[in-house]
This record gives sequence, C-alpha cells and structure tokens, in this order.
Amino acid sequence: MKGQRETGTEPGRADAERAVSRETFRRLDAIAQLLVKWQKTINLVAPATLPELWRRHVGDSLQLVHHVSKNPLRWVDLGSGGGFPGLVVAAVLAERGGSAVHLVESDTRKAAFLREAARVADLPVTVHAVRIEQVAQQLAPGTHVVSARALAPLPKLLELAAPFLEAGAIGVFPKGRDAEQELTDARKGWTLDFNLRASASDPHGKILLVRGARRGSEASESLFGAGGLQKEPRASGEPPAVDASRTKAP
Ligand SMILES: C[S@@+](CC[C@H](N)C(=O)[O-])C[C@H]1O[C@@H](n2cnc3c(N)ncnc32)[C@H](O)[C@@H]1O
Repeated sequence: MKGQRETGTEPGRADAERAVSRETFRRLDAIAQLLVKWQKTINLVAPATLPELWRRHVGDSLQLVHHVSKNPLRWVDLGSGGGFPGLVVAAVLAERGGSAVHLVESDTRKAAFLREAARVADLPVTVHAVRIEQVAQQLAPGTHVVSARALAPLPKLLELAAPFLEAGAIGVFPKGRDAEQELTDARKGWTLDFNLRASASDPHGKILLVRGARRGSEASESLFGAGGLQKEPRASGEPPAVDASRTKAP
C-alpha cells in the first residue's frame, strides 16, 4: 500500500477491493500504479482527477460490467485514452475467461500505455492504435458490447459506434449531466432502443444502454415500452442486466 499512500489515490480503492475478487483487484491495482507512473509524462486522465483515480475512473468503469449479463465474447472500447473503461472491463473479464477486449485509441502514446498496462496486468486485450473509423467495419461483426466514455456527444458517438450497433452489439455509454439533452438531439437522427440508468459513481451521471439503433427519427412506442427509459436506479442498486449473448460470434 506504500505506492497508494504516496500517490494519494485512495478514495474509492476500498470499494473496488470489496467489489471484485482478489485476483481482479490485483490487476486493477497494477493498472492504477502504472497509470500514476505514466501520468508524469502523458496526460492519461485529467490531472485534477488523479487524486481520485479509483473513484472517478476505476469505480466509474467497474460498474459498467454489471449492466451486461452474459460473458461477452468480444467487448470493444472506443477512444480508450488512459484505459477507461476498457482496461477495467478487461481486468474483470480476464478472470471469467473466454472474452477478448479490443481498445481503439488513435493517440500512439496512450496506445503504448494501454499495451503496457495489458502486459503488466495480464489482460485479454488487443490495442488498435488507429482511428475508430479505420477499424470499425472490420471489428464490428461478432462484437457483443461496444463502450465509449467521454468520447463525443451522443449524435457523434452514434456515428462512430454505428457499425457495431448495426451489427447487433449493445452500446454501453457512460454519460454526464447532459445525457437527456444528448438523447433528445440524437433521436432527431436515430431511432433508438435504449435504457438510461443512474450512475453508481456519479450523482449526476447516467449509463446509457443502447440495444438497437437505426438511422431515421421515426418515433416508436417501443422506446418507452418494456425496457424503455428508466431514469432511476432499482431499489436494490443492482440494475437488471442486458443480455450480451444475443449477438453471435462469427
Ligand atoms: C476525452 S478522452 C477519453 C478517454 C477515456 N475513454 C476516458 O474516459 O478517460 C477521448 C479519447 O478518445 C480518443 N479519440 C478521439 N477520437 C478518436 C477516433 N476517431 N479514433 C480513435 N481514438 C479517438 C482520443 O485520443 C482520446 O484519448
């Protein structure tokens, strides 16, 4: 714990330790320690958030896995930056076995960090140091889950994620306080089957789950029917999971 005390990255660390197995925590700890080291030369996370690395980044990412029920064979994280949520997802899925996590990050220095983190934490990760637009069509078939955090406002994000969503992937997109406005904007150009759930780590945050997306603003009753807009967390705090097994691997 020496390194943790020195770097001041404690808030949220104990919560993560309680939430995952010892093996997964060991992987998360390895990622966090490497990030703190590399952050001295590359901005992997906003500097002001480093003291809250565990709560703001690790914990915020960790919750996403619980929104997906089955073990996804392929999870693709777009614009992974310093590895959130992609590296954290990979740390959880590593223990379950059988999953492959792909991280797409065009900044080559960040991509180098992602590769090194995957190596030291022994993660089932492939890093693509290219633009999303270059690799999306190739990666989309057989992808069960596509995620992206802080990549772009929803209308632009849907364009980037479209090859995955149109191939049947579930979109898992953490959003901030403007989530509902972004949805309103996006639905001018898209018909979406979605859930909006409260974030467990950010009182103003939301987790947007997209289970279907097609171009065109056609209004549909089903949007607010079963599985439609859900603004509040469940009383148990444990949201119902989305079945990631409905898409098939190639
Ligand atoms: C604001 S950062 C967010 C990083 C991380 N997801 C997080 O939440 O901490 C957005 C990242 O997406 C990357 N990015 C933006 N557009 C991209 C594109 N078209 N293809 C690949 N990476 C992209 C940037 O290089 C940057 O690292």
